[in-house]
Amino acid sequence: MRIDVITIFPDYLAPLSLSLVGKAIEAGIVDLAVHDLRWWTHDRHHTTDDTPYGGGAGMVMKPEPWGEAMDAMEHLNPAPMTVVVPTPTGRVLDQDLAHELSTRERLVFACGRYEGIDQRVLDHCAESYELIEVSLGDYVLNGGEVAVLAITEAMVRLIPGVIGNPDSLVEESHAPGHRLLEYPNYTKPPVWRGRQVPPVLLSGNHAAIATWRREQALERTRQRRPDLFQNGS
Ligand SMILES: NC(=O)c1ccno1
Repeated sequence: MRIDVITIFPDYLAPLSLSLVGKAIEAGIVDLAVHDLRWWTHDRHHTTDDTPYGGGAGMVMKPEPWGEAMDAMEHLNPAPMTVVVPTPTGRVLDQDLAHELSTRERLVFACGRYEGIDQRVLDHCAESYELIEVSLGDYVLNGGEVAVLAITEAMVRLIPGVIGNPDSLVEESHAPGHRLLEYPNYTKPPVWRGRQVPPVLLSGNHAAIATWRREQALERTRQRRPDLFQNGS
């Protein structure tokens, strides 16, 4: 998978070179490039925003730099582009969307700032490429960079070959066909500050362990996320 990120704060994306995503890059599973939107400005101040038509507080990102940046992305790599725009007005990220994104050949993340990107840029991207607007949830960030970190980690880990043991993807919270929150996990020591590991987990009885884990997942989901439970989990 090829990932391009366009932002006015390239340093924000430095964590993508660490840990899981960093290992996927080292393994050649992911090819990542971060671009500074200001490379496509032509004034001495490298202006990327202006006041909103119709008035109102804040500034809007100008369409010209974005248009030139998207043109450059097209010429940079022949793979069909899926443009992902993190925005509070987008489709809320869930495991299904993470899976969808993990199947794409190339993602181009457009990180908005201020009040967002001129709508004509989004309209252009929707007509010229695949456009997916994504929200992390019902709250507002100052820009798309943090969302790109979260979206990238959520979907790169689903790409075959990235996670060492793919079985660990099967029973985790929100896994396809699972739709339940994961059961509680324990490791050594068997007693810690007077708290014992549930004896069933030390029993070696795999059927009983599986039953206990299913019951824990059901109860945890019922208590914490009844909305998931009602969706036929
Ligand atoms: N809620 C979000 O994902 C978001 C993205 C940019 N600002 O807020």
